[in-house]
Amino acid sequence: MTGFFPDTRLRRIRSTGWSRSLHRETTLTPADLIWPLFVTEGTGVEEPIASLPGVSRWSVDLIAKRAMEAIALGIPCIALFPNTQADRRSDDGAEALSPDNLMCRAIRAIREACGDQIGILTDVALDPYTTHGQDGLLDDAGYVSNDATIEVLVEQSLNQAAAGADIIAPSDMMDGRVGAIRSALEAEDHANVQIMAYAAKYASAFYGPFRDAVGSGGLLKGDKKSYQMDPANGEEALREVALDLSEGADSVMVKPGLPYLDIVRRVKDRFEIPVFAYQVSGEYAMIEAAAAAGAGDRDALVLETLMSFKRAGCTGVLTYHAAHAAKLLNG
Ligand SMILES: NCC(=O)CCC(=O)O
Ligand SMILES: [Mg+2]
Repeated sequence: MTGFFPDTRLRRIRSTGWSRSLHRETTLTPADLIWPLFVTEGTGVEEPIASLPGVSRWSVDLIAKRAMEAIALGIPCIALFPNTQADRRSDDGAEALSPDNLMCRAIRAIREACGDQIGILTDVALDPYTTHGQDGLLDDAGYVSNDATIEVLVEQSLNQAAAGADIIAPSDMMDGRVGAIRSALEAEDHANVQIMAYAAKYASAFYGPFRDAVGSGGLLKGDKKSYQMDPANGEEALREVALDLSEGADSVMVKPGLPYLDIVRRVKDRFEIPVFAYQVSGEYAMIEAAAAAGAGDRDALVLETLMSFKRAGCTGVLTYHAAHAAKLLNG
């Protein structure tokens, strides 16, 4: 309990910089960040993404350089997303299972350049590989088939683990995929490969620029509401997390980030496990647009937003601002 004014003046501890430092409840460091990176074909290629100002797709050789940059900045983990060439996309997303796909080549190049100095998190879902832009296989009625999709996701996970992925991150929201992937990893000698489950991934309007980045935006027909969660639901997120943990998830993710910090807090309080949030592409674009319009100072907006994730209970944050934020934090 606090006392009463004037004996208690909360402004006393705010009155100087050193005192504010001393009383700060939450810290934000580069070690809290995971940097999502987009991979594309070619050599020496950097392709800026118009809807994500300041973010580019990189060819495999340059992705390894980004990973080295992350290490130098103190960022412990990167997340990879491929922009699969149009002629390698198909209805069944079979390119996801090729040991020489863009994702696997990027994993190997980073491993070769960086050894185990950085964690490589890989996205498991079919949307960067399908001609219809959905995360799984469609049945005859156009419904994303749960159990048939899981079989492919298991193979996709094993393919990434064999290439050297450290954290498998299923983003598809099929029921039961975490358990199936965990069993397969155990059986195939990948006992130390982690699973970060996109446990509470919402059917959000904030994913637009990401779909441009992986080239699925123009392909997607309809929406993803039959597998991603309804933004109105919180209790259901707790059930999703409970299931993924029971199936062997090492950590869970809430996505998007800022509009769902209440979910982060509820998950953290209920389960006391590592919780990550994904500050998604539309959130990034919103901050950039606000700063460009003069509505706020870019650096301050970035750091305040990321601190709020930590305060809400996040273990770490996936953010396209990771490198910039780390530079600011490193002074
Ligand atoms: N599976 C990864 C994503 O869907 C990312 C979404 C975004 O950044 O908008
Ligand atoms: Mg689930």
